[in-house]
Amino acid sequence: MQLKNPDLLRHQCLINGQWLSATEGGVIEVTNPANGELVGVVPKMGKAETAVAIEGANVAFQAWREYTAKERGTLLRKWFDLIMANQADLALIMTIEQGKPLAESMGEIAFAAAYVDWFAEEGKRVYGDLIPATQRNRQLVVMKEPVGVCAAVTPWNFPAAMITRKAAPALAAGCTIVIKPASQTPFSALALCYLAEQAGIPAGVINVVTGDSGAIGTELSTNPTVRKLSFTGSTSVGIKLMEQSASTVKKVTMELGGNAPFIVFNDADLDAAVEGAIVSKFRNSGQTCVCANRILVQEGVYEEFIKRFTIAVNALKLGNGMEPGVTSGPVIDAKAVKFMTALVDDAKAKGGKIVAGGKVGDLPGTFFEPTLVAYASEDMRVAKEEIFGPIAPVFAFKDEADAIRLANDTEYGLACYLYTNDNKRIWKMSSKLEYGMVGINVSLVATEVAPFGGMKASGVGREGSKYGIDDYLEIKYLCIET
Ligand SMILES: NC(=O)C1=CN([C@@H]2O[C@H](COP(=O)(O)OP(=O)(O)OC[C@H]3O[C@@H](n4cnc5c(N)ncnc54)[C@H](O)[C@@H]3O)[C@@H](O)[C@H]2O)C=CC1
Ligand SMILES: O=C(O)[C@H](O)CS(=O)(=O)O
Repeated sequence: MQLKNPDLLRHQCLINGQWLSATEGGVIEVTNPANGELVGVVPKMGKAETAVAIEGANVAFQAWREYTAKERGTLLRKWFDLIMANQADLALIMTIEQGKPLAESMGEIAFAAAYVDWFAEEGKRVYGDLIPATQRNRQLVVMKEPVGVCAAVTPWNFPAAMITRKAAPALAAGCTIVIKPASQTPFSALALCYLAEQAGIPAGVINVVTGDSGAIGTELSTNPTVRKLSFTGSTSVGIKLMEQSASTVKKVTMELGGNAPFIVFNDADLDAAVEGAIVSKFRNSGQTCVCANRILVQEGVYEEFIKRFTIAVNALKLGNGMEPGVTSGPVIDAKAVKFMTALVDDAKAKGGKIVAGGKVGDLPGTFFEPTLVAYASEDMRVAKEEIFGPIAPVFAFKDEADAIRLANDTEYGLACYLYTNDNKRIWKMSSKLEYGMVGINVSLVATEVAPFGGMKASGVGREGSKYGIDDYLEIKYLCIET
C-alpha cells in the first residue's frame, strides 16, 4: 500500500495515549475482499485491554470535561483539517480493507470529516435553561453535562463515517470514548485515531481496541464506568448489546438493520426514479442500512421501469475498487456471496425473473454481480430479509393503500424513498410510512446536519444534526433558594 503518509497505517491500538499490542500477543489478519490478499494484522485484544482503556478514558474524562466547548471545538477542527489533508491516503486504506470503489471511499472520508466539523461547532451550542419558578425565592436552573466515558461498536460498511458520527459528538460534549471497530476494517479506525492524536486531542480521550468482538463488547456493555454505548450494525447484535447494557442502565444509541422500500408511482419522473434506484441500491455494492431493499413500482409503469432499470444495472462495472471506472466492488466476504446466491435461488424458485446479473462474479475476490429480480413477490426472502448486497427485487403495486401496506410490512423502520410529483400524495404517504427517514424524489438522505436513525427493529436514537449531541449529555436541574 503506497501511502504519502505511511504513519497512517497502524498495527497497534491506541490506549491511554500509547500504541499497544495485545497483552498475549495475538493478532487478527485483515484481507482485501477484492483479491483475498493480506492487508496486515492488528492486535487481538480482549476484556483485559478493554478494561484498561475504559479506566484510562475515565481518568482523561476528568480533565477533558473541564475544557471549554470552544477549546474542544478548536481541537476537533484541527482533527477535521488533518482528516481532509490525508483524505487520499485514508480513502486508499478504506478501499483496500473494505472494497468499495476509491471514489466512494473519498466520499466517505469527506462525509466522516463533516461530522467532526459539524460537532466542533455544535458543542458550543449546548445551552441550558432558566425556568420561571412557581414559588417565591427560588431560582430553577437546567444545566447540561457530559455523560462521561462512552463506548462505540462500529461496522465494516462505513469504516470511517460510523466512527466520527459517534466520536465527534461525544468529544464535543466533553465525553471520552473507547471504540471497537469491525475486525474486517480496523485500519481506517486506527488511522483516524492517529490523526486525532496528531491534532492534539489529549491521551485517553479517544481510544481504539481491536480484537475479540464478544469479549470487548461484553466489557464495554457491562463495565459500570461506561455510561453510554453507541452501536451500528445488525439488529441481532444490537439487541444483545442493549440487553448487556441494561445491567448498568447505560444510555444507548442503536443504528441497526433496514429494509427500505423504494416506491415509484405512475406519475414519477421515471429517469429520475431509475437513477435514484441505482444510487440507493448499489452504493457500496448494496451494503448500507439505508439501501433500497424492495423496489415497489405502480402497475402502470412497471414494464417501462424494468426496461430502463435493466439497462442501468447492466451498465454497472464490477471489479476491484482501485480500478478506474469500477462502480461496484466486492461484497465483504464469502458468507455474503453465499447469502446472495441463496436469495437469488429462492427468488427464481418462487417465480422471479433474473433480468440482469444473478451470478457470483468471475473475479478473484468475493464478488456478486449487480442483480435485478423482476416480478418479485411477497413470499420471497428478498421481501422480508435485509439483503445487504447488490440484489434489486422489483415488486408491483396497485394504488396508494397497496403501497403503504407493502412498504410497512416489515419489522424495520429506518429509511424509505418515494418517487411521485403529486404534492398531496407526498404529505399523505409521508405521514403513513413507518420510517425515521423519507427521501422524496431523493435517493441519498444522509447528511451531518440532519437526524439519522429509525424506529422498530432499526434501532433507537439519532446521529448527526443538533439532535445528535443530546445522548452524550445529562440534564441536571438546580433548585436554588434565593
Ligand atoms: N445498520 C447498519 O449500518 C449495518 C447493518 N449490518 C447488518 O448486520 C449484518 C451482519 O453484518 P456484520 O458486520 O456481521 O454486523 P455485526 O452486527 O455482526 O457487526 C457489527 C459490529 O459489531 C461487532 N460485534 C459482533 N458481534 C458482537 C458482540 N457479540 N458484541 C459486541 N460486538 C459485536 C462486530 O465486530 C462489528 O464491529 C449485515 O448483513 C447487515 O444486515 C451490518 C453493518 C452495518
Ligand atoms: O450504516 C450505514 O449503512 C450508513 O449509516 C449509511 S449512510 O449514513 O452512509 O447513508
